[in-house]
Amino acid sequence: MALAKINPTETTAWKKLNDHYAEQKKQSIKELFQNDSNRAAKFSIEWEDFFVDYSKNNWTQETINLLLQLAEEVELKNAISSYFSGEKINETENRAVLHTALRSFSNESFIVDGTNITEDIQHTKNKMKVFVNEVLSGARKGYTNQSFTTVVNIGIGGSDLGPAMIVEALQFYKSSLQTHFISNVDGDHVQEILKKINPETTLFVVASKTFTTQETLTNAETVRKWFLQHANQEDVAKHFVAVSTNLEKVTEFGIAPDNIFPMWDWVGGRFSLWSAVGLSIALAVGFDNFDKLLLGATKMDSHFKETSFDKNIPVLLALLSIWHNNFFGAETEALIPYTQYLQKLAPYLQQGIMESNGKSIARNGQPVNYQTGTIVWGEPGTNSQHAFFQLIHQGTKLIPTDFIGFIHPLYGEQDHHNKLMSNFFAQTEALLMGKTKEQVIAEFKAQGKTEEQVKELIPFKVFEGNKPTNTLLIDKLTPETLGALVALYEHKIFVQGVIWNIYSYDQWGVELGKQLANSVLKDIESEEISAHDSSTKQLIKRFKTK
Ligand SMILES: O=P(O)(O)OC[C@H]1O[C@](O)(CO)[C@@H](O)[C@@H]1O
Repeated sequence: MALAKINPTETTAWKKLNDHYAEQKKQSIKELFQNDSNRAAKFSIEWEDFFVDYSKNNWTQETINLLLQLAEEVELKNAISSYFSGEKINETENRAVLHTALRSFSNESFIVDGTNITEDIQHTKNKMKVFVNEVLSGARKGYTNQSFTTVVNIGIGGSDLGPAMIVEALQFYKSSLQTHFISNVDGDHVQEILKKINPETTLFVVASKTFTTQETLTNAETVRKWFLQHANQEDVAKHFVAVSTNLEKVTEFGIAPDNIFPMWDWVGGRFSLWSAVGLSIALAVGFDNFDKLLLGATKMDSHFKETSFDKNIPVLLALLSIWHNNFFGAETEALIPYTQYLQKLAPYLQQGIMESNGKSIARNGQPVNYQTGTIVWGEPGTNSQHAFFQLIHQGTKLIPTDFIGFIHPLYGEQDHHNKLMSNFFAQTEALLMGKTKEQVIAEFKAQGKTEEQVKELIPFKVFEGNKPTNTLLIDKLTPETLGALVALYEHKIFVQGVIWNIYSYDQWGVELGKQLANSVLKDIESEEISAHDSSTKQLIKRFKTK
């Protein structure tokens, strides 16, 4: 069944939510806590190793009920069945969206266009496993008969961000291989990476779903040329492998058919780390850990599919985000992991969230008359506290923030971890409670400030509080919990796309820039400059002549 085409603002729930918002905004989150001593327990969910507390937000059970009614009116349940059963919910590209099948450990078969993709998935996973084990055991060797020490992933967007984020996050579980990522078509960066590696012991994974992406092909070509300064043409087969749907183009590039790991049209680039695009992950942390990552994700899939919406973590977080975005008018959301390991989570989710839901055309082809896709950003705490938290605490913008933290550190550095996590808890409390005028005065008095000084400084020292946060407190950063965390956000994206009545799985907006870059490249490399606006023409001219 195709996704329903329902304008959310025309539902009964939306109208009720508008009225409810007018009342709800008069209350502060602090007051909600004062009025209900049981609020924290009521508005939190324990699931596996996750504890999700969404109580520090300006919503009540009535809000949740209305949002659940909205989910019902836009037929979210049917949409979830369509998503998991492989219907072509990416309608503008006529494709299924089945990254969830890649991590399924059940015996269920998935059929796409008459093909049983379960067998393809299993076959590719086995191929990855054999390959990874051969590399890690040293059975597979480079052209000078040495074992591999290094992997370089060459890809961009979904063929880079997922693997780069997971490899960084799971460093603790690292195999013997060093991993590097080349994504930008910035030759200086390519050279910086090449300086660090040894051609005799480096394996190159060229990951590109389409194998037509300018950046990846240029980078792969440059790397191959560099490699051939040290080795012979026939050695390429030992050192270059590819992950792609485009077998023809990969073969044209010169990669041996045996070294191609397939992927499929029904996997979106930004959801592809679970496919063979995860080869760099499996090499970096071992195949078993890669499998555990998939296991964590599939557990979250089951939770999402099977749990009633009022206890469903991705559904509730998506509804809350709609509440903030469409009623409170919040423009952005921050993601603050309290672990340095997750420093690439925000850039990774920026693609997932903003490429998916950055759309302004509804599923009926008409422009939407409401806000869609949130802007997400973030950096690990506590660093971010010393960078942009001032604006979250006392700025003019409302920034709902997800705090992600872990109960146990990985190296047992308990003193550090207590300090790290005390900041984690303290920030959400400070954002909620703020600091009143009375508290400021009492503090000043204790410091022996004069009446005059106190009067002048009060406005600057008062914190309004009332800033919404979610807390995701997870037992420990493991491949499994990380898989579940990523899947949680993937499903949040899905739910929001369904409610906003947009297509979340295409990305036509990226195409125009790619086309224009090709035409500008021609102008740069030829005598003439073709028609452009006068500003662009002036800039290209300066670039060519200076
Ligand atoms: O894997 P490919 O085909 O090289 O594409 C890379 C990326 O380019 C995009 O199409 C646009 O940024 C992404 O969706 C995709 O992940």
